[in-house]
Amino acid sequence: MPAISKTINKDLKEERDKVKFNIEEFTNWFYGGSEKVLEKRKIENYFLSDKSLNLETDTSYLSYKEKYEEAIRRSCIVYPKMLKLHQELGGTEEDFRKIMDNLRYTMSAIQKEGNPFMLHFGMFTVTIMNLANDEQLSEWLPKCVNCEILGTYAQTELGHGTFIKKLETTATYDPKTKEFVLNTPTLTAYKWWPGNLGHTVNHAIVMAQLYTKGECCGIQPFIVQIRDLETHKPMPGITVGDIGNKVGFQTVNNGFLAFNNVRIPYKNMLMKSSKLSEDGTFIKPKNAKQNYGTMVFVRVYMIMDVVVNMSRAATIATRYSMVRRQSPINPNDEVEPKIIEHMTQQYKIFPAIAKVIIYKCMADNLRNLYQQITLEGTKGSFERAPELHALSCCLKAVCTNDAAKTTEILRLACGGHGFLNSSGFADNYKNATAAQTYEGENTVMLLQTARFLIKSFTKAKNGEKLTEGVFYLNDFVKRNGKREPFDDSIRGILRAIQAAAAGKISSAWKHIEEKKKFLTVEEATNQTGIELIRCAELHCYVCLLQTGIEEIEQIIKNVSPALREVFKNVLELYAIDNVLNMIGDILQHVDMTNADIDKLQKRLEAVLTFFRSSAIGIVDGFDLSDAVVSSTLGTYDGNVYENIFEAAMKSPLNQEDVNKSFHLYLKPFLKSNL
Ligand SMILES: CC/C=C\C/C=C\C/C=C\C/C=C\C/C=C\C/C=C\CCC(=O)SCCNC(=O)CCNC(=O)[C@H](O)C(C)(C)COP(=O)(O)OP(=O)(O)OC[C@H]1O[C@@H](n2cnc3c(N)ncnc32)[C@H](O)[C@@H]1OP(=O)(O)O
Ligand SMILES: Cc1cc2nc3c(=O)[nH]c(=O)nc-3n(C[C@H](O)[C@H](O)[C@H](O)COP(=O)(O)OP(=O)(O)OC[C@H]3O[C@@H](n4cnc5c(N)ncnc54)[C@H](O)[C@@H]3O)c2cc1C
Repeated sequence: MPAISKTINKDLKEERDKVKFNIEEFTNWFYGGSEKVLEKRKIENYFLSDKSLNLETDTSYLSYKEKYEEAIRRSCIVYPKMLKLHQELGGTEEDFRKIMDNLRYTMSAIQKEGNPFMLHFGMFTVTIMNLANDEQLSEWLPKCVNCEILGTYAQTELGHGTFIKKLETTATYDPKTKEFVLNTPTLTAYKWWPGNLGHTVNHAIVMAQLYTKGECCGIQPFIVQIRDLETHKPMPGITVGDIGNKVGFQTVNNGFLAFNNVRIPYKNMLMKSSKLSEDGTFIKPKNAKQNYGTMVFVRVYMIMDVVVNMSRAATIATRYSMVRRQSPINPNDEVEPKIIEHMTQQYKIFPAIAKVIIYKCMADNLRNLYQQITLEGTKGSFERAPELHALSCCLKAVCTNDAAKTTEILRLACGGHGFLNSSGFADNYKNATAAQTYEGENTVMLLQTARFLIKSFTKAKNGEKLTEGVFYLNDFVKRNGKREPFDDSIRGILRAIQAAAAGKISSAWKHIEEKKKFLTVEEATNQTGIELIRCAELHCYVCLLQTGIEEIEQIIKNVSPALREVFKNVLELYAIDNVLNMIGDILQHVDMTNADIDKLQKRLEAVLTFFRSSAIGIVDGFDLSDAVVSSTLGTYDGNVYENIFEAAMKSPLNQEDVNKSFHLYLKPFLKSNL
């Protein structure tokens, strides 16, 4: 075995010495101030320093069952610590959020293949907070917050996930006993997919069709106990289990659930939104979409998860590319260059770094918007709910699609070693790709946004008032569809993308109108689906760039000159990479010449060169500990080859010289060929 030295790799040190800005200043911005950075480090250390977590164990070699058991063991260390910390911090909702925000990073070190308790706070508790009336809140919230019970969110069924109006589970009100009777009438009505459901939780929010007085009143949320609190056996009438191996998320324990005349008390239907009187009279809510609130919440928070996911992948690829040397650029060069010297390598990695920063700006903004609009809802005003729904849908889709695509690009940037499980890309990719489907399949999400855009365009044409995020449609209508001249300033690039988005929305609108002459509006919309998806994506790019510009204009007023340059270049790279990637859409609606495109290409090359000396500072500034990065290729010290070697030594096959399969199969086979 070679001697393994663990000093900082000299190539990486050299890169760090070239960084011109203060990395800690960047970190302070990234986490919202120096106090928050200290708090983050303290919280992370509080969890990760716990030796009983055994984070050194490479869980990827465990069996499916062992992985689950280890994940539960770890969660049963993390959650009591979390509850203790929550009390120590002050026990408020804000303190809870603080811990959750930091755990988002920390958990990627502890539960690489998914958290078997994630649905408890992420959806079960959130649904109770959003949809329980005061009495129900005081009964259930303390039990949730103290983890006296564990719950999940059981909505999707074997036959339906997207079109929730057609879910088949029934909850029939029996006014004589003041109970609901839950049933699973068909195989396709089995709840299928809910996380943590298989063998972990003992309660679930069950979304079921409410029947009362012989009528169906649509999907409503019910709290159902599914396992005995003492024995953990399924409650009478309940069938529950694990749905089996998946592409990823192996330790999330996604499950199935069926009901056979399961009776639950009247008080277990969550009644903040829809209500049922004890005699069985249904009272419709002011806003029928309130019951979908938990999904909106999760979609909003998922953008933060994308930031965590992409910052990990970008950190790994950047550090590796500054340590790995290969392929001289001039054939006679004696020393091989760091692979980051190859321009195409910079193009794989640096736009990903810029995106982390822009998505972070967007995630923070979206969360603020969610809080404002939720507050308005509690006061009975739902005017801005469609705007939030439309924005969260397209961002969920575009950002999770991009996280999956970017992780794959960054894995490829690490060549053969990127394909090692120990590189960390596989877990990143599997988590990113799961997010493309859960919480609303991405095509479906884009079509929801497109629906809002088409309605907004009709309003713009009729001179009606628009919501702020789509004001750019007014400009397009005022221009009467005339092509926008191209201006290559950053705001000019934004106007070009707005023109492309508005132009695409206008075409889709026109095509729906044409098709409506022969088809129903729904059929016409379906036939225009491909264009509609692009409308939603382009609109999302508008929102991201606009937010990036507005945020960075503010940031640069408050940071040192060196960091100001970094942010300006982040915006330059993000904007130029974006516009070059959608040149086809731009050319349809903007007067852009070949010379303009050549100029943009040159600016792309120039800004990549700027990034060459800043990239390591930025990824170090993401402040991800080695445990969170969890990669042989991405450790802070850059000792890539030593890490790869050590990880290989952990392979179970390397624990013995000769494996028994030699005696059982190989030897007889070889002998038979003599
Ligand atoms: C104490 C705790 C405090 C803090 C906790 C802190 C941190 C927690 C951290 C983070 C959470 C992060 C992670 C959570 C953990 C786990 C997540 C893991 C797994 C995910 C689980 C799931 O997947 S759950 C299941 C999700 N399912 C879906 O998403 C289904 C997708 N389908 C739909 O959403 C809808 O059916 C639909 C939108 C596709 C269609 O719905 P419907 O048929 O009813 O609508 P129509 O098409 O007829 O449209 C009618 C109009 O309503 C509008 N609409 C639709 N939805 C909404 C909405 N949500 N809000 C507002 N408006 C909506 C629609 O646009 C139509 O409008 P029109 O005006 O055009 O008619
Ligand atoms: C890892 C993971 C975790 C999950 N966790 C949970 C959970 O905790 N709780 C829970 O209740 N559910 C959960 N789910 C289920 C998840 O929310 C659904 O699978 C998801 O919403 C997609 O629905 P579907 O499976 O019905 O897909 P489908 O709708 O069947 O999608 C199949 C295809 O049909 C297309 N399609 C469907 N409808 C339309 C349309 N209107 N227009 C155009 N194309 C359409 C889609 O684009 C897709 O290409 C989870 C799923 C996964 C993968």
